[in-house]
Amino acid sequence: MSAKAIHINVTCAIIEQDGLVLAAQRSAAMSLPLKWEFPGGKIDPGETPEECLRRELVEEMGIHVIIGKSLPTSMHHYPTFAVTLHPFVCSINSGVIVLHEHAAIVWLPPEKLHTLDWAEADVPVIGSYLAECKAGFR
Ligand SMILES: Nc1nc2c([nH]c(=O)n2[C@H]2C[C@H](O)[C@@H](COP(=O)(O)OP(=O)(O)OP(=O)(O)O)O2)c(=O)[nH]1
Repeated sequence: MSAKAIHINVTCAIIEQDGLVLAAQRSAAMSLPLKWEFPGGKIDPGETPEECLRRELVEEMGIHVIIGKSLPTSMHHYPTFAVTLHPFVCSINSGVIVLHEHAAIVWLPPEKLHTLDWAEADVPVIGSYLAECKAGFR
């Protein structure tokens, strides 16, 4: 199988709090170094996207989340792999954020999310989220 054939399914959380949204910066040691993303990770075999998201947020940040609405998936081909993102709007149920993997986090109003240097697969996710905000569902 060539590297280009690798296709991963990844969950990600659009975490809302007090009208702001959490963005996380990948570390210099991770793939897509220093790009901004929504926290989450690869779905393990036998895991539902929601189970994956709960596990990843505990592992990466030490928080337990309430998972809300799912947004449309986003597929993107990077040079060496393809990813399908499964986004969910979430809120924090318990825990205090401690970064175990990311370089930084920032809380931004939805309309400022585009100011960061996002992983490319996230750009349509931000678009879907903003459309939903504008439609007044959030
Ligand atoms: N978590 C996350 N990953 C994203 C987003 N956008 C995007 O292109 N990706 C890419 C980056 C990574 O190549 C991949 C997720 O892999 P990862 O390495 O973060 O996942 P993981 O925590 O399960 O990894 P690992 O335990 O196997 O190291 O998806 C996003 O919004 N969130």
